[in-house]
Amino acid sequence: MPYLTEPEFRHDQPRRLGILLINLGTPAAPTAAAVRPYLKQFLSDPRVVEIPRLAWWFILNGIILNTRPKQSAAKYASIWTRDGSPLAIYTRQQAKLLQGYMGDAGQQVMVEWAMRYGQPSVADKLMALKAAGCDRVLAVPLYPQYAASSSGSAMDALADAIKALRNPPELRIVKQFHDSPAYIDTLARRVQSHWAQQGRGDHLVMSFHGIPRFSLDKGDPYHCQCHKTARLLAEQLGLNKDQYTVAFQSRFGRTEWLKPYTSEVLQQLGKRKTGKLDVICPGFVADCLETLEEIAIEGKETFLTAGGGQYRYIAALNAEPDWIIALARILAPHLGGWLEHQEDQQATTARLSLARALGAKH
Ligand SMILES: C=CC1=C(C)c2cc3[nH]c(cc4nc(cc5[nH]c(cc1n2)c(C)c5CCC(=O)O)C(CCC(=O)O)=C4C)c(C)c3C=C
Ligand SMILES: [Fe+2]
Ligand SMILES: [Fe+2]
Repeated sequence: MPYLTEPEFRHDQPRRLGILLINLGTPAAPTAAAVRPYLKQFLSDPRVVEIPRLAWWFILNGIILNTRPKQSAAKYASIWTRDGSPLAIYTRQQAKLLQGYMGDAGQQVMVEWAMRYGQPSVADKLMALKAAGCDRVLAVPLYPQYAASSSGSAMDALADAIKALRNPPELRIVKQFHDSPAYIDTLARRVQSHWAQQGRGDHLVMSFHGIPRFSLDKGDPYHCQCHKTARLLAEQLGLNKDQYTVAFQSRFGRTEWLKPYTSEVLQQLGKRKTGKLDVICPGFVADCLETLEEIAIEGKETFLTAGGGQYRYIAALNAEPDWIIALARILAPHLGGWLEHQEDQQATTARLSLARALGAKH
């Protein structure tokens, strides 16, 4: 592989620490023309679709890319905002707020964001961090639960970006935070404040993005991690097993995916005449197509049509300040030893304020 022309670390430049938030990616516009290349890149990733390459090439290019872009674009259009795709907006805001939260230490730390598919790419942002003098980078795939198809694929993108550099920064990756107390606390506070405003619901559905069932059989920890997040959240909320249901959404293709399927659970709860139903998606830290369209819009219709009472989707953590503080607490343990690099006086002050910021309690 040819080496890219890369900016070199300069002696007159302060050494900084980079934090790179990575999310999945989203099309540039809610049109079939923009959705097509996005889906092509996404669905060509062997981490995402694990069937023999040649057969898949024909299915993808012959069928899927001729039908799905138009259908998906219509769904994207229903959630698109004046500022663009919600997933990109929230991810950008999260990076900006985390940078702001660093305060004085911000001069030593640079927070950036990237997308696994589409723009801005992981390779471009890793290069930007290097150009800014970051000789250490902590990468954070923004998926609480590790799945090979999401976090594993973000790791691939980082590895590819490193592969193209002659002198890359040191790299650490936050693999998962599904059971981090900071994460669980923030989710629990979100449900409690929803209850405080709208009254306690009769049942809580925790809906996670699905993956093919065979991934679980092959050892993917995702399913177990989703159940652990759900159990910890339920414990924190004081819910017993009859008061909540874990379900999996966004099934793709004809193979079996993790069960129970969210749509079937919502239908059953509707048929059972559930009064107030709360729905949360603890596998997404930012609202996106899968939460806003599939859960908040389609899910509501499924539940109400089946006979349910009130349907209340609880928004993702998005760019709320308490989530940004929780994120800093999640990252802090991964920086061990790294802040010691800086030797001059100014850097020491920065290190102290960074440590204080990262260790802050809310
Ligand atoms: C939460 C983590 C995610 C996992 C695990 C995941 C696995 C996975 N996804 C697909 C197929 C699609 N997913 C799509 C959208 C989408 N997926 C995630 C997250 C995970 N996916 C997010 C955050 C989003 C939303 C993106 C946005 O722009 O808002 C889509 C695209 C939309 C569509 O056409 O339906 C597809 C396709 C597979 C096959 C898979 C695991 C094998
Ligand atoms: Fe997905
Ligand atoms: Fe979906």
